[in-house]
Formats: sequence, C-alpha cells, structure tokens
Amino acid sequence: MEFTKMQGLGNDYVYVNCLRETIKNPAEVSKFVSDRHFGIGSDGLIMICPSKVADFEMQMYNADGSRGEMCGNGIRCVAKYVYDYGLTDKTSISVETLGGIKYLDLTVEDGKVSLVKVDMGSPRLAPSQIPIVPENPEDTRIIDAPLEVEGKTYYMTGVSMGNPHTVVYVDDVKGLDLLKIGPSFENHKRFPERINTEFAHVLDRKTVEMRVWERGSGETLACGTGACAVAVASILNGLTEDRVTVKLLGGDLLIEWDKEADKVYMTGPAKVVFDGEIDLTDIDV
Ligand SMILES: N[C@H](CCC[C@H](N)C(=O)O)C(=O)O
Repeated sequence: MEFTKMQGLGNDYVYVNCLRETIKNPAEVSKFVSDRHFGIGSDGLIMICPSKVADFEMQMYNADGSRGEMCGNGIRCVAKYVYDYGLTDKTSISVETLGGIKYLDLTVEDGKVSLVKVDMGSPRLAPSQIPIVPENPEDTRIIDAPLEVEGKTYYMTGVSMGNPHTVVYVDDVKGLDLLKIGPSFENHKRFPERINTEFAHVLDRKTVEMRVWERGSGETLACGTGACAVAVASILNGLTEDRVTVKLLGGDLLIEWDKEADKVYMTGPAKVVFDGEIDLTDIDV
C-alpha cells in the first residue's frame, strides 16, 4: 500500500489515497501503521476517499483503531494532499466527515499548499450532543462544572466539534503528568464515548496555551478540534476575545468563533514528511 506521512503542527498521520487504494480493515491497519517501533509511527490513519456529497471524504482512525468523527490537523493535511498531488486544482474545497461537511480555503505558494483555513462549523454544547453525562438532567450546558479525577476536583467545559472534548484550566500546563491523569479523563464514566481532554492556561485575552490527551491516541503535539474547543470554552467562560491564538506543543493555531454566524474558523499549516510503501498482507485481512 502506498502512503504519505503528513503532519499538522506535529500531529502526524499516515494518509492513504483511497481513490486508488482499498483498505479492508482500517481499524487494524491504523493500529499497525501507528506503532512507532513495529509500524510507520503516527497518531493514526487518515483515508482520503471519494464522496457523493462533497469533493472528498475524510475517514480518520486513532492509533488505537477507534474512529474519530473529525480531525482538525488531519483535514488541513487532506486539503494539502488533494491539491499538491493533483486530485484537484480548486483552492476552495469541501470534505465530508462524520462531523459534517467541512469547507476549506487553501493558500498556495510556489504551487503547493502552505496554509489552510477551515470552517469547522458550529460548536455543540448540549450535554447529549457532546456527549457528557450532566450532574443534573436539566443542565443544558457543561460550563465550569466540577469533575473529580484521581481524587482532585477539576472544573470542565464541554464542547463538541463533531468529536467530544472537555476543557479544564490549569495554572501550569508544562508541569502536568498527562501519562498519569490523561487515561483517567479519557475513560471517565461521565464520558459515554470517551473524550479528548484539553488542559489550558490563559496567557492573555488573545492567547491560550494548551496540552491535550486525545481519545484513542494519548498525548499529541497538537489537536485542531481541541484547539477549537479551547477557544470556544475560553470565550464562553469570558476569558478571551472571539479570536484566539492557541499555543500547542507543536505550534500555534489561529481560532475564531464568529458568534453571529455561529461558525468556528481554524487556520494553520500542513506539511508532507515523506511518501512510502508498506506491505499490509498480514494486517489488512
Ligand atoms: N482523537 C480524536 C480525533 C483526532 C483529533 C485531533 N488530532 C485533531 O487534530 O482534531 C477523537 O477521537 O475524537
């Protein structure tokens, strides 16, 4: 199978052009290719597929083989792939995802995509839409709500960007032991479909730094949907303006929540690392 390794702010995936390749068992393939010792090494697998309702379809699998509804860093790389590898000459494209159809604007420099702006759609805040089990059945949002993890009480804000996120604010992002607390958040009983957890620290009204423990992949260097969730949560909690630079371990994303249109926009880079070929005879069965 031919593949292209790409990364968005260090959130790296194995991309496969499924207009040409067929993958019978993507969950198993994702687990295999993601292994950083026995496979290629990545945060998961992203399949670029034909679509009846958009220019392309993105199917995204985490490193543990679970399917993600949406992937912000991934969809920017999909846009770069389809333009740079000649599948389209359009600089505005649509991509079908389990989180809805997304619309992207591509910035092209010297014939290749350097930057992508994504309309990430509307954040979903109702507990049932995230999903997060609310403390009280009548709660319509999860904002600054207590959550006990490993004997400590955190205060979380829940946001869905098509996939589930919970945002907690901490004083020292760098000092967090995510290996210790990340899985306890991910698998907490109040998150029926597990969850992506963002640990955020507001630097000023235009800037937030964060780390993320991703559902199905553990800590990643960046999470595009997570950065959107952090921006929405920060705005909802009155901590920042509607346009926020989110600083992740792998770099910065510019996030804007146009409250009038109720659309979140994410702007960031996408890069090719290398092209390769791998024999999946024993895996893709
Ligand atoms: N782990 C996520 C999918 C990848 C999201 C992230 N890598 C991004 O850039 O948005 C989930 O299971 O919902």
